[in-house]
Amino acid sequence: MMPPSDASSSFSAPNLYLVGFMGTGKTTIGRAVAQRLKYRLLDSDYEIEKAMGKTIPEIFANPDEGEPFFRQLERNFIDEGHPPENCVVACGGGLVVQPGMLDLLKRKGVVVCLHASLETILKRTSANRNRPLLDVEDPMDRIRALYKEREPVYKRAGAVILTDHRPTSDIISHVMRVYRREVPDWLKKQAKAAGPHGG
Ligand SMILES: Nc1ncnc2c1ncn2[C@@H]1O[C@H](COP(=O)(O)OP(=O)(O)O)[C@@H](O)[C@H]1O
Ligand SMILES: O=C(O)C1=C[C@@H](OP(=O)(O)O)[C@@H](O)[C@H](O)C1
Ligand SMILES: [Mg+2]
Repeated sequence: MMPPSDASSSFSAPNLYLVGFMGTGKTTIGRAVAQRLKYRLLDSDYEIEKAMGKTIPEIFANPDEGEPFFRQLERNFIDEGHPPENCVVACGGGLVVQPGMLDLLKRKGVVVCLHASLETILKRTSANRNRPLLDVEDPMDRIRALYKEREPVYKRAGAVILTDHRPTSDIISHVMRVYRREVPDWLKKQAKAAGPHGG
């Protein structure tokens, strides 16, 4: 008799995708969570900059590239630029907003969304000018507009973790708890999607 199919036996460390608006702490928290889980950290922005040999502001500023090209690079990174397990993926804030991307990330792993108030976002993002979308005369106005546009997607992301006025150690533990809680359900869904004979 065939043993029962159990996708979880071959796939036990699904990726964790951190999504959320700019400045919510995805890169910072992702790095610490990856260390704790002994997973690899992949920051989509860093991976894209490394592959392209230029910075995100340079890509956005290039008239032959710009934001649409950057979004394509993000899509390529998710489609074929990273391993399928044992990774914490800190996503750039706009990555998950692309059509179909949230559902794709949910199929690829556990998705956790970090949240912060607009005031906190402004404070955390004003330390440098490496986010071209906020490198404008009135960044708060831009944050407000972008947030309004993106909020429905972030809200659909699944677990949302608040990061305002919270030490990073607290947020890290919270993300770890949510990830560990969600892995069994994610594995069950995977096994079901793979069908009775596995994937
Ligand atoms: N919980 C937090 N409390 C205070 N500062 C934070 C917190 N999380 C992140 N930061 C700071 O905010 C800035 C943006 O964080 P970052 O991890 O780059 O966010 P994201 O990747 O979501 O844009 C960094 O300077 C980081 O040190
Ligand atoms: O929200 C966005 O559209 C962007 C977020 C940035 O990443 P962080 O969210 O890590 O700042 C980076 O990908 C780029 O500047 C565009
Ligand atoms: Mg980041």
